[in-house]
Amino acid sequence: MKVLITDPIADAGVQRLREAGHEVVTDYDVEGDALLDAVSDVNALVVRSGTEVSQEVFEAAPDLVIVGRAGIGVDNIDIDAATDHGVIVANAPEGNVRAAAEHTVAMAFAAARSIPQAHQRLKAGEWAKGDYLGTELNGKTLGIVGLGRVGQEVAKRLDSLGMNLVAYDPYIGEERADRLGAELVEFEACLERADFLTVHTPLTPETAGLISTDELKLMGGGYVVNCARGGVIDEAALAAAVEDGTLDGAAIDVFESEPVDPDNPLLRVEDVIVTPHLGASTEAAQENVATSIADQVMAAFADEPVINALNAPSVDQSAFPRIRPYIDIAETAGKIAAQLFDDRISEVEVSYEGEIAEEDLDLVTASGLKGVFAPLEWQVNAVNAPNIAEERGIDVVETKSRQSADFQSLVTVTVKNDDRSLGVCGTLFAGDDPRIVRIDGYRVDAIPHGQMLVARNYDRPGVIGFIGTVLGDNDVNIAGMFNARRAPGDDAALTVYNLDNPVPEAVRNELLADERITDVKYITLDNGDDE
Ligand SMILES: NC(=O)C1=CN([C@@H]2O[C@H](COP(=O)(O)OP(=O)(O)OC[C@H]3O[C@@H](n4cnc5c(N)ncnc54)[C@H](O)[C@@H]3O)[C@@H](O)[C@H]2O)C=CC1
Ligand SMILES: O=C(O)C(=O)COP(=O)(O)O
Repeated sequence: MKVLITDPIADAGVQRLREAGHEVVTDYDVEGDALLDAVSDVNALVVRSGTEVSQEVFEAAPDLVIVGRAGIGVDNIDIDAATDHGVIVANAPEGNVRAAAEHTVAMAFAAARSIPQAHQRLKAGEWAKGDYLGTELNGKTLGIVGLGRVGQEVAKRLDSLGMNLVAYDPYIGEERADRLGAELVEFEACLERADFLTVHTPLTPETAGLISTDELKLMGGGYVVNCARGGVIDEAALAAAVEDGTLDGAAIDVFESEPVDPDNPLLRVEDVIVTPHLGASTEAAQENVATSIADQVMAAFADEPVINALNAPSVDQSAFPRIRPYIDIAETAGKIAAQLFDDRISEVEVSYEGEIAEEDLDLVTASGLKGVFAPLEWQVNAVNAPNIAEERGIDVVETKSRQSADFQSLVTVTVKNDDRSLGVCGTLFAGDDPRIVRIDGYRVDAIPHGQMLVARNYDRPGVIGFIGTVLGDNDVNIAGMFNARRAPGDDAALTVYNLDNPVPEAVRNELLADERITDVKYITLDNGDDE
């Protein structure tokens, strides 16, 4: 597989991919049309914050399986476009949290004691001791906007340095905040009470411009630290607030546009200190995120769960071996159901009976949908199948029952519309032997691989012999066959053939021409080019 890395990541991650035999190409300057060219044959793209992964990138990358973000923020990746194209987006949400928290603390101290300004003057030969009278963090109130992973680590560190903590985060429980010694307050109260304000939210439509002139006025002095994302705090408003004395200072690591424009107002205000997005830039953090992303890229290549996938059903890794066989069974059942149904589908129900019902089965359900849509869509997979269902107005229902009459575990994919429904059931026999055991209410025993012919016929003597002869005459070898009626005495029968060879259309027509045979469906299960 080919991996393109467009922002610098630690060698440990690159080596891990190379040692696994993948082709790894690094190009840190590529952008625009050159990026579109560069992704045309890649299977994975690894980025940090420096690459804009837009819809055009996904359109230009037909073989892309995963975009790995070696870090946390994914505001530079169009996740909706990724999902539409069936591409997994994964990040590394743990590896640089401490680095970001430490940088935040460092920036708060640096701003409070004017360290960069004093440093610069001393290096220029000026002993400006009398010009700097700093502020202690001890005893002051820290306002934290966004009490997630980084926010919490900042809270722990600055709590132990004697600060009082207030926090605003509408998505976090009071108990969690309590444990950190932080008082959860409303947004305005957080601003009003903060002597130091630090933001740790992602950049989203909701947080863009969250803090601007009016919000900064509520602080009435003090310092603002932003080591989260440029754009959460309005840059012009912040520069003006420090310049006109509304605030005492600010410390900024991240910018709305990076690399930052030399004309950015934040760069010209003396009491705004800046770093070029260095929050995650420690050796330990970079090694952590690079190896995490390399592992996830390889998991995606191997069709294994990608632990930090942001747009794919998540799976507990310890449960994966138990559900793995059912991923394929559900897909196959979905494929067979959709092709036999041959009609408009308005609902897909994926139901689980027996032991399997105890597991978290989002991925299996998505796989069942993938099977249903496989004959209809290009590049459909478990990532985009739920979206495709929604876009097409197809309801998806997942049901579970611990009881199973005949099998230890049974997965059924049923396709429906207002008039009728058709279900296909699969199970796993001892020794990891997958079987399709029911089709449209008929008990069968079919191997879910290769080529399959499903015939519906009137239950008359000689029909099976006739089908066998026609297939044989046309050099189609029957590997297995199962004939079923729903109940003894029924006139309608269904016959499933596992075949070693494809069945040409002319042969199918020959079978259909016999008045005892009412339907013939040929299904290929392995390579996706079903008819
Ligand atoms: N400067 C740097 O190099 C680094 C920057 N970051 C950035 O730090 C930020 C936080 O990262 P994590 O803590 O890992 O994310 P997280 O997802 O663990 O935490 C984010 C928190 O923000 C909260 N939140 C979301 N919308 C909010 C709103 N409107 N108001 C208040 N709170 C809101 C969420 O509930 C969550 O608790 C991200 O933007 C990330 O990109 C992370 C690492 C390094
Ligand atoms: O992980 C994050 O969200 C960061 O902001 C770090 O960004 P970077 O990997 O240094 O471009």
